[in-house]
Amino acid sequence: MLEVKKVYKTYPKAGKGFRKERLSVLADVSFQIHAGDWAALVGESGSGKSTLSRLILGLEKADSGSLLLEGENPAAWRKEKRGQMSVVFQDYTSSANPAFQIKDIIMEPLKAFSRNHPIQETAESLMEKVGLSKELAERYPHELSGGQLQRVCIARAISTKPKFLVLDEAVSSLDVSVQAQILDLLDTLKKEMDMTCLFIAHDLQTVAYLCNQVMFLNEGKIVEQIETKNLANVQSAYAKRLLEAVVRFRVE
Ligand SMILES: Nc1ncnc2c1ncn2[C@@H]1O[C@H](COP(=O)(O)OP(=O)(O)OP(=O)(O)O)[C@@H](O)[C@H]1O
Repeated sequence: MLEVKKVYKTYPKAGKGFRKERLSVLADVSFQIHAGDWAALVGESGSGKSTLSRLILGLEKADSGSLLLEGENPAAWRKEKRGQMSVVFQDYTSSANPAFQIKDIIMEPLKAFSRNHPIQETAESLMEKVGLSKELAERYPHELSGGQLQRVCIARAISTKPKFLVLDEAVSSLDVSVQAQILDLLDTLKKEMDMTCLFIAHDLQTVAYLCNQVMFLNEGKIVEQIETKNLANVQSAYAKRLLEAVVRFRVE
């Protein structure tokens, strides 16, 4: 489904000067995600996760290397297969237009793509799918809790029945108990819908629950890629450190 090969990405370093230096953010990043996989990309803040997700979403270009979605560059793939890729971001507040009612936020992508696809789903059926009461349909974003609003963003993301879903720190800013509820919802959707997913997070614990493989990104490099069932056998010092943090947390 997704093949990332030898990707490098730099940004100009801040500051003045004639010969501006560049900051290396991704260096020689390669991995594959197969159709049906739920793959986790785990790394600390600043490791390059969001940069990589922008490249995968086709919002930015790599300096070198290739990113292919079903053999095509991501921007072309998205254009051709409108609605087949969806993303849920960490910041649910700015992801939802404050002037729109919840039902309109959820239906935004379907309306945008309705020239090609007749609309069969309704806001209410999507709300039901993500565990939201239909009484919230005519409310505005500021009238919902963080967990409810992230459910709205998930309903919007799945409305077009995407083939490829990117969850970019999608539960990171929620309370732990709400995180657990959203992970349960994603688990249900995973079983019901035929989707490939890239779940980006800084926290191994949240993604390991849902994903069948984990990639560890450290300082712009994938230091290890392993099936979740083999997590106990990670080899790299970085992955061991993240894993130990989870194990310690469970024991304490
Ligand atoms: N547009 C940009 N211009 C310059 N530098 C950038 C740009 N985007 C990201 N960076 C830098 O690239 C590095 C990686 O940032 P990125 O946001 O990809 O990391 P991250 O792993 O997603 O971190 P976080 O979890 O904190 O969001 C950081 O040092 C950041 O300052």
